[in-house]
Parts: sequence; C-alpha cells; structure tokens
Amino acid sequence: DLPPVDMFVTSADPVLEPSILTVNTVISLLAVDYPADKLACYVSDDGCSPITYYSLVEASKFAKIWVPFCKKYNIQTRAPFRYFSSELILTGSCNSLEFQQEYNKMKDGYEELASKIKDAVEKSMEWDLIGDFAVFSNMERKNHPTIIKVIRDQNDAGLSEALPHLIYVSREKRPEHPHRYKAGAMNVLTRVSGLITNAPFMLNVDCDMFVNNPQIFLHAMCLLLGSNDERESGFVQCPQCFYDGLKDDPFGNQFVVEHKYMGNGVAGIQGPFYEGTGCFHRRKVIYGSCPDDIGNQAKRLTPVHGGLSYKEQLRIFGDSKEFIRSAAHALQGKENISPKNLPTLVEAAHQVAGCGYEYGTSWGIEVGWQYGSATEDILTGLMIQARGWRSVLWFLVCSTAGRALKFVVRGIMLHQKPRNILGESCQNRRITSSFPLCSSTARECYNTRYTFIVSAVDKAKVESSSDSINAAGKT
Ligand SMILES: O=c1ccn([C@@H]2O[C@H](COP(=O)(O)OP(=O)(O)O[C@H]3O[C@H](CO)[C@@H](O)[C@H](O)[C@H]3O)[C@@H](O)[C@H]2O)c(=O)[nH]1
Ligand SMILES: [Mn+2]
Repeated sequence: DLPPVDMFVTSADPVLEPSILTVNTVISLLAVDYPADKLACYVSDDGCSPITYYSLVEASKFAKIWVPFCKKYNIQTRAPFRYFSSELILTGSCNSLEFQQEYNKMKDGYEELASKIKDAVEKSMEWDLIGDFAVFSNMERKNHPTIIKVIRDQNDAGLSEALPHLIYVSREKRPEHPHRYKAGAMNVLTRVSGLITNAPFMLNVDCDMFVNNPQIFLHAMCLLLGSNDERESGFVQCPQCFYDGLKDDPFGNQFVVEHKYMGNGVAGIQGPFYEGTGCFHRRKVIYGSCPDDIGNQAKRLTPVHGGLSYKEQLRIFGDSKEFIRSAAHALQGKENISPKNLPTLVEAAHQVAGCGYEYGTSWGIEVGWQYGSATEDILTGLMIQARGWRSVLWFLVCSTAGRALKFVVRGIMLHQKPRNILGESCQNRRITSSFPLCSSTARECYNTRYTFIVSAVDKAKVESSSDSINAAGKT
C-alpha cells in the first residue's frame, strides 16, 4: 500500500515565470504513475495573480483528458508542451487509429489551453474580476490577505477520472512583515497541506521544472521505504537537468561536475546536499524529528522529541490547535490524505498561512525551511543531516542489473547562468560559518563535505584539462 505524497509547486512571478510553464509543471505532476487518491498538489503563488489561478483552473480541466491518455498509452513525457514539441513516433500500442484520434484530441486540447492562457495574459489589463475571481480584485501583490482555493477536490471525482487534489495558495503578504522568499512559501505550504492532507512525504518542484520520468514517485518510495533503517533516507534528491542544451555543454549547465564528481562523492559523506527542487522529504523530518534510534542524544539536536507538553508544541509550531493535532499525527508517522471536511480545513489553513503566524515560533529556525540565506535548501539540508539523517542521490542509480536509470526532473534553461561549483560552495560555506542559526554540528558536517568538494573539483579540473589536451592532440 503506497503512502500519500503532498506535492508543492512554488511560483512567484507570472511574467518571469509564465503561467504556461507553471501549468505544464503541475500537469506533469498530476499525471505521474501513482494512485491519484494518494496525491495532492499545492501551488504557491507569491505573485498573487488571477492569471496563475485561472491557468490552473483551465489546466485542471485539460488534465481530465490528458492524465488518462498518458496512463493508457504509457506516455513518458507528461508535460504536454514537451510531448507535443517532438515528432510523433508511431510504434507499439501507439500505432493504431484509435491512438491517432486520441492524440489529435489531446493536441487540440492542449492548444486550446495554451491559447486561453495567452489570451488571459494579453488581456490582463482589462481582466474582469468577478465570480470565482472576485477575491483577486484590488489585490496588491505585496499587500494582501491569504487566498486559498480548492481547484479540484479528489472526493468529488468519479473513479474513472481520478485526479489528485489541486489547491491554489497565495499566502498573506504585508509590507511590514518579511516574507522570506521561497523558504517562507515552503513553510506555508507545509502547514496548509499539514491541515488538509498531511501526507507523510512531500515533494517540491520549482514552477519551471517538470517530471520527465512518470515512475519517479515509485522509485522514490523504494528509496524511502526500502531500507530497514529509515535514517538511511532522510530525503531523496533528484538532480536537475536541462533540455535543449548546447552540444558538449560548454557552460556546464548540466552540472556534470556537481553530479558526477561531487554528487557521487558526497553521497559517501552522509549523502547529497538538499538542492531545493526535485527533492522528496519526510514530513516528520521537516518538523524537526531525529532518527528513532538516536535516543537521548536527540534532545541536544532538536526541540522536537516525544513527550512535548502542549505548551511546548504551541511555542514550536504556533498557535493553531488544528495544526498541533496534525503535526502530532505526522510526527508519529501516521498517514492522512482524505480530508473529511475540506471547507472547514481550508478555513483553518488561512490562519497558518498568515504572515504573523510564525512570530515567536520555531519555524525557519529549528523546524521547517531555514531562513537567513538565499539558499534555504543548503541550510535546511545541513540541519537535517546534523540531526543524524542520511540522504540519497537519485542519479544514475544502478539497479541490481547494473543498468543506469534516467534523470528525473528537467528544467528550462531560461534564467540559468553558467555556474561555478567551487564558487557556489564557497558562498555556502560563508553562509554556514557566519550564520547564527546554523548549529555547530551542521557546520562541522559542512566542513567535512566542503573539503571533499575542493578535492573533487581539483580532480575534475585535472581530468578536463587532460581531456582538452587529448582532444587538442587529435585535431
Ligand atoms: O519569493 C519567492 C521567490 C522564489 N520563489 C520560488 O522559488 C523557486 C526557486 O527560485 P528561483 O528564483 O527560480 O531560484 P533558482 O536559483 O532557479 O533555484 C534554485 O536554487 C534555489 C535556492 O537555492 C532552490 O530552492 C531551487 O529549488 C533551485 O532550483 C521558484 O519556483 C520560485 O517561484 C517563491 O516561491 N517565492
Ligand atoms: Mn529557477
């Protein structure tokens, strides 16, 4: 019996991150090979944009035909814009008249979706905010109350059109309150989903990424559940990779050094870094728990351990009785996915998405995604590893037959600059050594790994210079 998974898509700007990309990300997640009644997709919109909301409503309609099509014909690329960008190859079950008719229907459906979104974007100045969209009228992006909208409630769906829950969340923003960028958005999604579906596992995907392997959730569950000791897999990180790159990747956009040298090496020192997008987390780990067998040591590493008083729970997790109850459930590793009374839960979710909710609590400091750095992922990952968890890199993982499996999440190379691993690591090191919230154990953990990276990068440099010498010799 597969466990529930809550999926988080973060978006912040409908112009820099066009809605058509965000809906492709969401559609690829709704269509994964996993029981739909075990999945819920939460989309965070820091742009507070009616266009993003509208695009998701329309995408959810398209998903009703797209998801069954993908599953029936075992389509591998489930982000429609990528699927339709390559030529149709008619083989196997796809070589029938029936398939071709359905394919054409899907193509028309996707084109209609794309043109509706395009029209909405172009007409955005005279957007008529009535009915379902009325909540967006007079909203300022940086000054507005929380908006939560259930686009699709799994409980309403007939079996034949089983699709995951789809929930839109634009957290409260006020100019006088820091919003903490992605880390703040992730903490809100964690609490909102905790109240509504409370799945024991959570996946985050940036809004410009898509799942390119529909089996990834099954793979992740093998890694998360497959060992007798769950401390072996505190989280499972899939590396990013980019399509349509330049030949031979001259700017290093495919992160070959990071993954081949650093990734595989650091995997031997407690596992890979947490890199943000494409990572499966355990909810209870994000809530601050240590591995079970760590015993009394846990009290030194985290405020979250068995036997917390109610008062302590309120101090750590904030003043929502409903959330405290759901967090206790999650910390005991219990499952939950079928929300009983969605409207009441959504009501409670408004409180935990408020911008004043975290004051005086441990969010961003000892639990949840860590604040204080632009790279919240590194700090959050170190905190988890400092508490004794290992992590798993899901990259070229060898099956028992020794075959290499494929990457998982691909991104669009829109705003990515060429990166320098060592430079980035130095930046991370500076952040961890000066960052007051980073525990000394996390710092030690980082230093060991940093030393490794420096030597790995040196090795990669030597190899690549000898490669170019070889290449030069041949030409
Ligand atoms: O106020 C904000 C700012 C950003 N985001 C979202 O956060 C994600 C990442 O932000 P982006 O500006 O795209 O940063 P990148 O450098 O591309 O992201 C990489 O680096 C981040 C920080 O290290 C990781 O969290 C990401 O997963 C990883 O892809 C995107 O989905 C954004 O929409 C928000 O939700 N709210
Ligand atoms: Mn990005």
